[in-house]
Amino acid sequence: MHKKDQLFAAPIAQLGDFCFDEQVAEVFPDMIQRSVPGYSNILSAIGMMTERFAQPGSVLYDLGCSLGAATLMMRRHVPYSDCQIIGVDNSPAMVERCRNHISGYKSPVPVEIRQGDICQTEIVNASVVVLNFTLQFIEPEQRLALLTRIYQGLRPGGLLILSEKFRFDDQPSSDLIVDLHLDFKRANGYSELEISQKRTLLENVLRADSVAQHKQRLGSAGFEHAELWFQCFNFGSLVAIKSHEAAA
Ligand SMILES: C[S@@+](CC[C@H](N)C(=O)[O-])C[C@H]1O[C@@H](n2cnc3c(N)ncnc32)[C@H](O)[C@@H]1O
Ligand SMILES: O=C(O)C(=O)C[C@]1(C(=O)O)C=C[C@@H](O)C=C1
Repeated sequence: MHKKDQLFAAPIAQLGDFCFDEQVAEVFPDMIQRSVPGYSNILSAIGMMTERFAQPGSVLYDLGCSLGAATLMMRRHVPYSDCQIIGVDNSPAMVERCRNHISGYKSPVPVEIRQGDICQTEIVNASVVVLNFTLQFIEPEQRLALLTRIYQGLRPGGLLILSEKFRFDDQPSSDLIVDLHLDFKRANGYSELEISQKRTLLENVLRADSVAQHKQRLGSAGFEHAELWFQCFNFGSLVAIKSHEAAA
């Protein structure tokens, strides 16, 4: 059983910025499951896409790996034991727990969990790269450079899976979709206070883009193909493919 997220259940006097500290790491599996509609479906599909896109002798990256949910899914589904998986996160609390968690599962595929900034991580010889709800926490001015480095580090035929919270430009549609997400949180047992305190905490740190912005940026980064493959309310996931004809 995962520990229940009750971090924002009591009134907090000074609401600063949300961060991935020890307290968050401790309740993270429960928090993300109860906050992100479709999270489990997205993880399952990461496994399915790993099976199709992993190339022999290549590297699979999980950027912003938190506790390694996507890392473990990739490891379970990667069909070649000469592949390597690299997970990266800049939160020491997440990295420590992630390493412990992963060491509990046996597999011939080596996994390395690095503590570091994904904007500084070298991406080389990659066949699959996962950004599962991580790009939204990167400074907007740094996002294109990161995606460009991912494109350049992918082999031809390689895949990026980009899952994000989305923003919508059309106000009435946005109001409805955001409200449906709040209903999802309420149905998962979050109180109005928990919801509003977390929203304030995330205000300056989670800056969501629209689906159109994501597609445009992926194109600017070099990806020849990009499409939304999943959406539930204001959360979803895109695939971006580097063409087989692209230069290695
Ligand atoms: C919402 S969580 C990701 C969830 C995870 N990918 C999963 O599928 O369970 C975002 C993660 O990104 C990490 N992160 C944010 N900015 C980062 C950066 N610049 N470099 C590395 N990790 C970062 C946070 O520490 C956090 O663990
Ligand atoms: O928008 C919200 O309410 C969220 O809680 C989203 C979100 C995310 O998308 O990463 C924010 C922080 C936590 O990592 C879990 C979920």
